[in-house]
Parts: sequence; structure tokens; C-alpha cells
Amino acid sequence: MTAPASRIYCSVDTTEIESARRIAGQVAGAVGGIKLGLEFFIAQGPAGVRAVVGEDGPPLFLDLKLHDIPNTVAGGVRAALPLKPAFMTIHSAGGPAMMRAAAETAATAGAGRPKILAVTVLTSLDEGDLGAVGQSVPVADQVVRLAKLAKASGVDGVVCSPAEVALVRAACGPDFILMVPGIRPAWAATNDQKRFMTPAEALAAGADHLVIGRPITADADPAAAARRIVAEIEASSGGTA
Ligand SMILES: O=c1ccn([C@@H]2O[C@H](COP(=O)(O)O)[C@@H](O)[C@H]2O)c(=O)[nH]1
Repeated sequence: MTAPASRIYCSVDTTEIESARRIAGQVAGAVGGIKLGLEFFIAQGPAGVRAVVGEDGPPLFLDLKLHDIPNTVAGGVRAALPLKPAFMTIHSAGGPAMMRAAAETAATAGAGRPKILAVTVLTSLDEGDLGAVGQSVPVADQVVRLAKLAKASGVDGVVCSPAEVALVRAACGPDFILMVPGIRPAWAATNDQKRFMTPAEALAAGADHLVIGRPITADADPAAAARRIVAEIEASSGGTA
């Protein structure tokens, strides 16, 4: 079984390069990679990303959640290829042609291509929120529906909450990548996350990777928080995680 630390992407949500570099340095070795998303990318762009992860830095999860017409999303993926992200995100709600365009564009980068992950239903949403946007279905049904569509559209995996991991795994098979935010240790604030579980619960359900931000980055000692999470995972799995 892969070491738990290597399965954690620390979400560094800040507008500041120095703060991002500091956190990335603090958690190095205690997590497997760094996730940079909209907040950082809008403020600092590709040069900021390079300043944080560099050429030989930790694996990069570039979480830009692209959602546009196929040609525009393909262009966004193409423009990101020089950053060599391990993972990139698009929204599954963009539809099959958009997802296929993203996957085909990523494939042009060859063996080191980014894996394309399709966001299903954001972990900050519950059934009431889905109803408000006209999707009056159980959240789990919608997540599984979008995950199957994503798989059929050629992407590498999805972003889903821990609550749907087992269902998506059963529907999409062992090789489909499940990147899972909405992770909250029992001692952490839930913030704006509505569908969440502990790190150990998410891994036991079948998650491949965990996305963890504020429980680590808002802690006075991010490295200690990351190590505490890894220790809790190891303890819960009896050392087999
Ligand atoms: O459904 C989703 C998709 C992406 N995210 C991102 O993950 C992190 C979570 O950060 P926390 O501080 O651990 O809540 C954040 O960057 C989101 O943009 C998500 O939470 N849910």
C-alpha cells in the first residue's frame, strides 16, 4: 500500500508567493504534492506557480476547474502544459465534448502528460444546493452519473467527496482516479465543506488521493498538522495504509 503522506495533496490557497513557498516548504516530506488553485493562479499566474513548485519541486495539482466551450478548455489545458502539472481539473458539467477535448489535448504531452480530473459535484454543496440550481436528484446519484460520463469521455478520473467514493469506485473501476477533497480530521473546523469525512475514512472508502487545505495551512504549525493527519491514518489502518 502506498505511504499515506504521498497520497495527500496540500491545498495552498493564498494570493502570496512567499506565503505559498513557506507552506510548501513546511509540509515538504509530510505530503505528496501541492495543489494550487484559482486564488493563487489568478493572483500570480504561471510564473507564480513556477516560483512555488519549480522544475524539481513536488508534484503539482493545478486545480483551475476549467469550464467553457471545448475549444477554449482545450486551449487552457494546452497553455498549462509547460507547467508540467501531474493533475489538472475541468468541470464534468461542461459535457462530453469538452471533457474529450481536454483529455485529447493533455495526451499531446506524451508520457509526462497531466492527468485530467473532472469535478463532479462540489463538496461545498448539498442536496438543497443542487435543487436550487435545478438538479433535484440525490447528490450521490448526480456524482455517479457525472463520473460515468467523465469516464466515457476519456478523462483519467474525477474529483468527488468522500461520501461518494465507494459508489464511484464501484461504477468506474479500480483504475479510475478518485481525487478527494472535503477532508476533515475530527479536530479541524469544517468551514464551508458540507460533504466531508476524516482522512482515514476517505482512504478506507477507496480514495486514491486526498486534498487537504485549511486543516494543515491554517494550523499554527502546518508541518505538525500534516504529520498528525498521517499518524492518524496509519493508526486507523493498523500500519497497512
Ligand atoms: O469539490 C471540490 C473541489 C475542489 N475543492 C478544493 O479543495 C480544496 C479544499 O480545501 P480545504 O481548505 O481543505 O477545504 C480547496 O482548494 C478547494 O478549491 C473542494 O474543496 N471541493
